[in-house]
Amino acid sequence: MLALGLMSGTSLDGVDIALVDTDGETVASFGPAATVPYSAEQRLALMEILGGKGAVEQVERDFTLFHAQVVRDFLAEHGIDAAKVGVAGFHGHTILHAPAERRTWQIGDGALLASEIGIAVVNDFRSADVAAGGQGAPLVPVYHRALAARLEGPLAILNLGGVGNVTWISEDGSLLAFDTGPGNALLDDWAMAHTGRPVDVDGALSAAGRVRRDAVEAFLHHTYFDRQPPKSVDRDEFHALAWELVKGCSAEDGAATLTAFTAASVALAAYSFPRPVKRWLVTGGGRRNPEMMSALSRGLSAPVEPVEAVGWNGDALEAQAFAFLAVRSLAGLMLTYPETTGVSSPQTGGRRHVP
Ligand SMILES: Nc1ncnc2c1ncn2[C@@H]1O[C@H](COP(=O)(O)OP(=O)(O)OP(=O)(O)O)[C@@H](O)[C@H]1O
Ligand SMILES: CC(=O)N[C@H]1[C@@H]2OC[C@@H](O2)[C@@H](O)[C@@H]1O[C@H](C)C(=O)O
Repeated sequence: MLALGLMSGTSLDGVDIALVDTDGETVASFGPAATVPYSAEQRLALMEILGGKGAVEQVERDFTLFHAQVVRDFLAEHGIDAAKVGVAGFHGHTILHAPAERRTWQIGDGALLASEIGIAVVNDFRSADVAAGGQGAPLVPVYHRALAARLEGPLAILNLGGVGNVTWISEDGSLLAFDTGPGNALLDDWAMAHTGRPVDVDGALSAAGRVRRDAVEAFLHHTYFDRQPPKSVDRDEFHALAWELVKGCSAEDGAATLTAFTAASVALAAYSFPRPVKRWLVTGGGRRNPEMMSALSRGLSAPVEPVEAVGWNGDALEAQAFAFLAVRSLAGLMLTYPETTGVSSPQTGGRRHVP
């Protein structure tokens, strides 16, 4: 089936869209993919409702209509007939994630999107898992496993978006997945405050700074790092501690130290793996930051490469995953497992909306 995936990630950079041909078990082929960036106003509107506060309904409607436009433009640009697309997997945007309280909230009106684009939509991928006692995240591991089927394990696939998450895949395809800690969100917010741009582009700011090693050590005392995986976090979980630790740093030293926080938390994550990996494949925007990639390489004991090394597209991977998960949802296949979200038994998930 031809399936579209739509992802609005925690880094708040925009909507990722991708087309894949899949049966929900394997991927027959990858179609085109794109990222449509948010304007500063859209980013701000989303930031203002993080935590579930403020004008959620209005922002959700605008957000859904923006996704509809993204889909229409994408299909038009690539000459794809909507009637040929079987389903659109619509992640929405996480505005609250508190699995311990059995709450996770992704905004996005599935029924409205389906009627706007004339394609069946699957959304609300995380609720069933959280209701069953799981973390509701990460969800991409089943897609990682499908992609990695022919690669030699054990290997780790690390996604560095706003938050970091890793999928460990053994030689026989068994999984362990969890959020490692911060991805780029701390660095993005620091860069915004000090440079007016929400990204430390190519790690330039970090490259000019010095890492405060004492701060990195203190950062790793956050209680999240004591928890056994599977585990997941909300975007802003580490902000209070991080800001306390880099208080008084120059823009450059702060950026270098925040980059080191992410790399150190990934290195710590490797200690939770059942067996060491042969390689690390990095996806998500963090792989574009050379300072982040060098810090990872220094801290990890296996080679670190972007996923492009094995022919995948690290900008499209999450959107592709939600296309894949939507097809799995329609087919009644499992989306989450005890090893990926800590849920007590494998779970289906997603909610279907017909146009
Ligand atoms: N050239 C670059 N230099 C440095 N950082 C970059 C560059 N390009 C992208 N990034 C980082 O990647 C981030 C976007 O990554 P990505 O799109 O994978 O996140 P996301 O999907 O929104 O998040 P999540 O995976 O947590 O849901 C940006 O916010 C920025 O921090
Ligand atoms: C609750 C939530 O939206 N979590 C995101 C976030 O961004 C990265 C990491 O934290 C991951 O757990 C998840 O996204 C990916 C797509 C996932 O579920 O696999």
